[in-house]
Amino acid sequence: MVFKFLSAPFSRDMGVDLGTANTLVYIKGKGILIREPSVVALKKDKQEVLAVGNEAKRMIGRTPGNIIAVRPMKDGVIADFDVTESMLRYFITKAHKRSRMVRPRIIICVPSGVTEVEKRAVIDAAVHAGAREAYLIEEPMAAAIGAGLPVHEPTGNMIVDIGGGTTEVAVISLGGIVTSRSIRIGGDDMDAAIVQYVKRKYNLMIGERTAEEIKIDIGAAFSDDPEGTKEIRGRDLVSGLPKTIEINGAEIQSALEEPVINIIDAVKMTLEKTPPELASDVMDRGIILTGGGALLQGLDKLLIDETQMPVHIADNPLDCVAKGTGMALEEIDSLKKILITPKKLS
Ligand SMILES: Nc1ncnc2c1ncn2[C@@H]1O[C@H](COP(=O)(O)OP(=O)(O)OP(=O)(O)O)[C@@H](O)[C@H]1O
Repeated sequence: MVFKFLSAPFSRDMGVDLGTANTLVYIKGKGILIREPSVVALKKDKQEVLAVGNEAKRMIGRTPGNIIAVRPMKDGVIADFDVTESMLRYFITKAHKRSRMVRPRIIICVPSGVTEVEKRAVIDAAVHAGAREAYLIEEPMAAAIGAGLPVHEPTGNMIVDIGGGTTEVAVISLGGIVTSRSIRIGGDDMDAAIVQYVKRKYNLMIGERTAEEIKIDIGAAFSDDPEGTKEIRGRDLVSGLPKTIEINGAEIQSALEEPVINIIDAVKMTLEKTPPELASDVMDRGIILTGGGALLQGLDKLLIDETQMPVHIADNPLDCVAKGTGMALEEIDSLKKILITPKKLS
């Protein structure tokens, strides 16, 4: 008689950049297979998930009364546990071609400033969503690995990862974070600053998607001659009716001043705390920018001016964290020192 052993279908280990704005999934041996907004559309009463990712993002600000579009991550951490779990389950299933029987090992990145409770919440969400084992990696470390920095060498590497909800600044040497600063300010705060500016100056209410488009199209952190104008549509707060106005680059530059200054200050404070030998390495090698916020026009030039250090934007800055998480995944056994395991959490 021949016995057949039933086993779960082949599960590939996954690295997940569970971001405030976007979630990227790296599958071992294949690379980044999923890049979707961290958005979930739900039925308001039944809490039934209707759509996740790209499809759900299209619904933001456009849902009828009984549907809500939620961003379950805020400031780099879980704001809504159940919705994050549903979102992770969707991405795990999607990455495994919709097979629900998979139980992969997962590495997820978290901002370096999060609490033990917040770290535990991410591990729990991954396990509830179907992970066999879940590990965490600190976001600046993943960003540095993904940007190709020699993190294991005895030399100072400075990374500034500007995401949607957080900005992580870290100096890394010999496989560890020597000094770091994590602030809960990122691209979302830039969008919010634009919403506020347009409301104050023009009495016009615009949505966060419109604000993000303005930032990407004509926003700048620094420019001697900000150019570009953009027509935007919103709701006139006086008449209550839709209205179109034209806005220019100089206005958006001034609207973005506060979040941009906060980011620059975080970099300066980290440099001040950096041991001199490592600071001198950073001076030689430059500060490396990753994350979507690195693409804000003129931010690199402003940082050069303010720190007097060379500054470089990494290749594909939006992918660095996911790529670094994936590279850690390929060497999961040798990198256990860098990874945060459930046992390491108190
Ligand atoms: N060209 C651009 N100019 C300015 N900002 C941009 C540009 N492209 C993307 N962004 C911004 O980058 C942010 C998303 O970056 P990223 O995907 O690295 O963040 P995240 O990983 O989701 O967030 P976090 O790391 O905070 O959890 C968004 O705020 C987006 O508006």
